[in-house]
This record gives sequence, structure tokens and C-alpha cells, in this order.
Amino acid sequence: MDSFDIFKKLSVGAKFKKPEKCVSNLENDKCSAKQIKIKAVGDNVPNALATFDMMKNMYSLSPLLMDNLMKSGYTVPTPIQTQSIPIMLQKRQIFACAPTGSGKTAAFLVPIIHHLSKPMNKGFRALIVSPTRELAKQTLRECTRLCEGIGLRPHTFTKINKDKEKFNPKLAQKFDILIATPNRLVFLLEQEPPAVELTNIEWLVIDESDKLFETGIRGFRDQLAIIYKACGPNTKRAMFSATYTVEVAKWSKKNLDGLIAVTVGNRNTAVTTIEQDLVFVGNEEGKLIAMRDLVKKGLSPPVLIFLQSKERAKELFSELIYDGINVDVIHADRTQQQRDNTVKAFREGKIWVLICTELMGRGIDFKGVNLVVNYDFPSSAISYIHRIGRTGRAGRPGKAVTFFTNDDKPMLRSIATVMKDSGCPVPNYMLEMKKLHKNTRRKMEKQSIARDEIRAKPHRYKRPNITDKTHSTTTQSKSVSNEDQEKSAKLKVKKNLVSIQPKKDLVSNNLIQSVQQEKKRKLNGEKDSKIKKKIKKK
Ligand SMILES: Nc1ncnc2c1ncn2[C@@H]1O[C@H](COP(=O)(O)OP(=O)(O)OP(=O)(O)O)[C@@H](O)[C@H]1O
Repeated sequence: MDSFDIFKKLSVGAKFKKPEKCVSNLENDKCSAKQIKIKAVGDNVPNALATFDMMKNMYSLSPLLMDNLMKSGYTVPTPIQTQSIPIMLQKRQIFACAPTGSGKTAAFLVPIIHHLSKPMNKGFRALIVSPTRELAKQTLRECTRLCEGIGLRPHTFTKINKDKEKFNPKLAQKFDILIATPNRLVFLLEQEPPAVELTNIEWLVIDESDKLFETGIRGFRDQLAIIYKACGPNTKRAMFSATYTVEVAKWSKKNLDGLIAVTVGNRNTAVTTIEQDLVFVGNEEGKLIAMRDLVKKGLSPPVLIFLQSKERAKELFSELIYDGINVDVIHADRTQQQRDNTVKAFREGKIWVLICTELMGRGIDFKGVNLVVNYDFPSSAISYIHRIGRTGRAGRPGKAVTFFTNDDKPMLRSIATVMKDSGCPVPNYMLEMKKLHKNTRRKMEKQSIARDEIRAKPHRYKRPNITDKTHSTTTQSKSVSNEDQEKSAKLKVKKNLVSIQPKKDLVSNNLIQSVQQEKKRKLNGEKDSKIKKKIKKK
């Protein structure tokens, strides 16, 4: 059996055309080695193509687009790309489900760029809807990279104050692809006259489709209905997500003519390259101790820590900032500019540990995140899959640690099941726990658990008085002199910096430089005033 036959065998349900030339080439070998399982259901499913060259030959992809793919380091299509690109190149509507970090963004961008082919001055001809502004900006970056030299002009709205938004429809003539959040788009569509024109949209992509189909008070679903209505009747639609929900599947089947549903791997499982741990921490105090324990044992930045609310994210930030960790926090209360700066600094390796909320749970592609910590237990298995999917992307290894307390036990079974399905060992008792009724589970998913404030107990960990000049991050007794406190603080900072020393091959030079700068700064005793300022700002 040659490599292509293996690839074919592993790709259950999809139709393949055996390539003439590339049976034994490296690209097909790579595909088969990854043990791909692709399922494509629909009438006349186009053949999955194992190389970009095959796509180029069969669909005349432009040499510029091919160059841009190579420049991005995309030498072999990922499994979702092998199947969804040909489907969209044949102008078929698609509902696609593929694991986190598996290259879904390029899977829809490549065919769209091919179809639009060149600028037309007709206004927006493709629309990509993303649930968050951070994800929209990231998609814009990838789109701009893939459009280089082709002349197509992608755009996302950047104005921060909605009242001041003066998006002139005439300006839209200069752009071809719009990437937007539903909130902003609906706001513009509801102006009198509408401030954005979507009648020329040929392709509409709903990224993170299951998120955008969630119901709520003026939920995404209502906004999507307004967006659909504003697009022309001949718009082709494509739905992409890492997780599958029956609602979206049903909706797509009913509303998308000639639909092809594509699933890569098993539905709603985590990526197998992520090592997953569940840690019982007893209570809130135990979480902080466990977190500090992780730091002590040595963290390999970049690290993402998820909390259930912005209030809790701020609280944890106020604790960890004293531990000499290069940490920052991102949540919806921060200004757009602050959020952008934080994301940029984390991407550049200037921040090692980023505390965040669900806002960063979906779609965000930070290169080489080594560890995801679920400080607060995720509210659903779907949320768990997306959160931990920020690591272990594009075939890289990653690690996820999830803390749980007695309060989290009702939801433990569903997370343990995800872990087991992705090949991680889990104690049997977790899998044997009582299964929640669907309605109870849904209710619980919508409510956040009321948790105690994140704050170290005074007898165990004395929070330093931030008005003191020489605060320490260690437990202090009243009798300890200022001099001793200062020494101890410096030692602690030094120890922490050593314990979270990053691995050279995994992080940028920037990161290493900032480790050294930080070390110097901390040891020079400049820490207090900066920390105070930082906390005030957040
Ligand atoms: N063909 C390819 N070869 C190598 N790397 C790729 C390829 N396609 C995409 N990537 C890279 O894989 C990473 C993940 O891609 P992307 O963000 O599109 O994943 P995703 O499937 O949308 O994930 P999520 O479900 O979390 O949104 C990115 O860093 C991207 O640059």
C-alpha cells in the first residue's frame, strides 16, 4: 500500500483522486503520517487534494497566491484544507468542523482569494464574521499576507467609539474583503441610511459558527439574521468551527443548498498533541497555592491563564504581579488600545504570562503557547476544547492544566470525557460520575459559579503593603526588619525569574532579552512604583 492509499484509507467518507505524480512524494507521506480522518457528506463531493500543487493544477490557483502560501510556510495543506479548499473552489456551500489550530483560516481564505481574483472597485465582495475583534484582526493579518501582490484589499473596522463611527459607504469601494464582528456590523447596517453596503457579497464565512449561533439577549444569532438579510441572494455561505453543535448542523442542512458537511477527526475532542492534567485544589486558596506551585516548578512561557470573569482576572493579576512574573491581563473592561497592545506584547514575547477571560478562548493563534492553565474550571466541554486549543497548534506539542474544586464536580464528567477521548489518562471515578440531564447541564453552562475572591490568606501569604517602599512577596512576620524584607523580596524575585526561565529554542530573542531586563530591573529595586502604576491601570 503506498502513502496515498494510506491517506485515502484514513480519510473515511471523502472521495480522493489519486495524484498522478506525487504518490511517493514527501507531501503525501506527511499527510498520511498524521493519520487524518476526514468525513465529507453531501452530493458529488469534490475530491480532496493532498498538495497545493494539485489544487493549482486542477483549479488554476494564481502563482501569486501559491507564492504567498509558500512564504507563509504552508508547504502541505492541513487535512481540513485538503477537503474544504476544493469544495469552496467549486463554489459549493460548506459546514466544516476541524480541530483547534488545524488551519481553518487559510481553508476559507484561499478559495475566497481565488474567486475574487482581483480588485474590482465594487465594494465588499466577501465577508468574514468573527465573534471577537481580536480574532477579526488576526484573520485580517492572515488575509493581508495571502493577498500580497494580488491587489485584493481586506478591511476591518477600527474605530473605537461607536457614536463617532462614520464609515462612509463610498470608502468601501476601496476594499474587497470585510472582516467584522457581528456587533459592529449590525450597528452600521442599522444606521439610516445603512453605513455599510453588503449587496455585492459573493462569499459569507461564519468563523466559530457554533459561537455565533448561541442564543441570548440580542444574541449573535439575531445579529446573523440581520447580516444574512443584508447580503445579496446569491451569496455563498461557509460555516467553520472547531466544535460541533446540533443546532448549527441542522440550520446549515436546512438553509444551505447543495451543502457539504466536512468533519476532520472525531467531533468535539481536544487535539491529541496536548498533554492534559486535572488538578484537585480543594478551594480558592488551594488554586493560588497550586498556581504558585506551578511557577515554582518552572513555567515555560508563553503561558495563558483562563478565568471565568474579568473581575477574577483582575484579582489574579493583582496577586501574580507580586510574584516577579512578567504577567499582564486582558479582558473586556480594558480599552481597545490596551487590548491591542497586550496582544501585541504577548505575541512579541514581551509578556510571558497572560491572564485572560473567555474573550481569548476562541480562534486566537499565539505562536508556541506552551501551557494553558484553566484557573477557573470551564463552563462547558466546548469551552474547554477551545481554551486548551490555544496550545498544541499546527501539530506542535502543548500542555493544559485544569484546576477544580468541589464546586466544579457537577461538570467534571464532561471534561474528563473530552480528555479520555483525546487519549489522556483520567481516573475512572470521574467517568463514572452521574451524567447531568441535558437541561440541567445547559442551565449550568450559562451560569458562572459564585467563587470566593482570589486573595492569599494573611497567615499564609502576607500581601505586601503597596505603599511600603520595600514590599516583599514572601510571608513576613512583623518583627522582620525592612532590610531583611528587601533582601527576601529580591531573593524571591530572583528565584521566580530563574524558575520561569524560558526555553531558548521556543521563545524569541525578545523574550530572553526581556527576562534579563526584568531581572535587572527587579534586582535594582524599581519594582514597587511600576507595580503600583500597573495595578492602578488595570
Ligand atoms: N498548511 C499549513 N501548513 C503549516 N501551517 C499552517 C498551515 N495552515 C495553517 N497553518 C498555521 O497553523 C496555525 C493554526 O491555524 P488557524 O489559526 O487557521 O487554526 P484554526 O483551525 O482556525 O484554529 P481555531 O479552531 O483555534 O480557530 C496558524 O499558525 C497557521 O499559520
